[in-house]
Amino acid sequence: MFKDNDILAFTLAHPEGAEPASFTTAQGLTLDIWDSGIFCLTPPNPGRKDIILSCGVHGNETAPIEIVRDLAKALLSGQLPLAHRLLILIGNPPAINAGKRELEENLNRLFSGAHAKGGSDNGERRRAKALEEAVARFYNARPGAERQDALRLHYDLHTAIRGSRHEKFVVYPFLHGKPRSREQVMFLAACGVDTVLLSESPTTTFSYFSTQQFAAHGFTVELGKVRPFGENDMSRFAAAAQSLAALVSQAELVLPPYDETKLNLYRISRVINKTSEAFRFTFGEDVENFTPFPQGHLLAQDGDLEHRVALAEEAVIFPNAKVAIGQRACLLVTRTQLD
Ligand SMILES: O=C(O)CCC(=O)N[C@@H](CCC(=O)O)C(=O)O
Ligand SMILES: [Zn+2]
Repeated sequence: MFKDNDILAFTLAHPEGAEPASFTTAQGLTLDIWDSGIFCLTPPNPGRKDIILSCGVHGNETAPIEIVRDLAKALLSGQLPLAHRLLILIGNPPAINAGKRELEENLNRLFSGAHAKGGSDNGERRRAKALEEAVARFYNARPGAERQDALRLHYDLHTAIRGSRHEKFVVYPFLHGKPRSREQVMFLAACGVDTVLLSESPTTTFSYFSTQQFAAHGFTVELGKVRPFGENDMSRFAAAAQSLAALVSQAELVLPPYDETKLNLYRISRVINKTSEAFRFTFGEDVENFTPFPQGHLLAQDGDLEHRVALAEEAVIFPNAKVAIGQRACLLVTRTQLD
């Protein structure tokens, strides 16, 4: 295998193309390296879950990368058993090496084929295609009959640029009317996530791709705030790390019954896109995610276009005036219940 079972060090040493290779551990776990940062782990008798854990889709979101690295170390060293097939994806290795969110384009806006539309070819576009292919290869690897019974999961782990009134939250992609999974919400609660944003429209994010194309339970999981390597307080991620370890190592998890009183549920009421270089928010960089504003409040100015709160109250998520023109600059959310 490789030094210290460290998939991150290996990935960052081979950021753009690793030779496919296969190893088997003393415990009989097979590790297949499909490409740089793409690791498929298969136990001798896989359970019913096909689990994808992705991290580093944004290169400066380091805490999830460390969580996944440590989980892989525990599995490959035999310290933790693996009960299910597991695909680990370290999203954007060149951006991680550069300590940047992205090099040329936001990788998390290039899925569901967006990598092939408009724009010129670049590393992020090639990577989105490679990640899509890895997801398809992983989920389609089970034989037909078995495939129907498999439970497909994809947790795309991130950290947010701004502070947040709810530190840990998920974006639950649009399911086109299919019911949301209360069991999944309770698993996420075990990870320390008490806040769920229900998306109500298609997007080009990684979690929407797996949800839409492969009927996976997929989520963008925001675990805290962006910090450089070495500056994360890993105690803040302990519940998430432990719950993910339990998920991959136990045949079935015992979760508490669904309890909405312990959750903050929001629906995404509006997506604000940046249409010009004149785009400005009316509030400062210290305004946290989930800060609410009253009806009529002017949130942003985009040239002649004004963005005001339309509902009685809406809160801002991921406000970022520095995104490229045409990209999402902010989400607005409002309280809701699970449908
Ligand atoms: O803090 C921010 O501004 C961005 C944090 C982040 O990377 N969030 C994801 C959310 C993806 C989704 O909507 O499912 C992103 O913007 O890609
Ligand atoms: Zn991110």
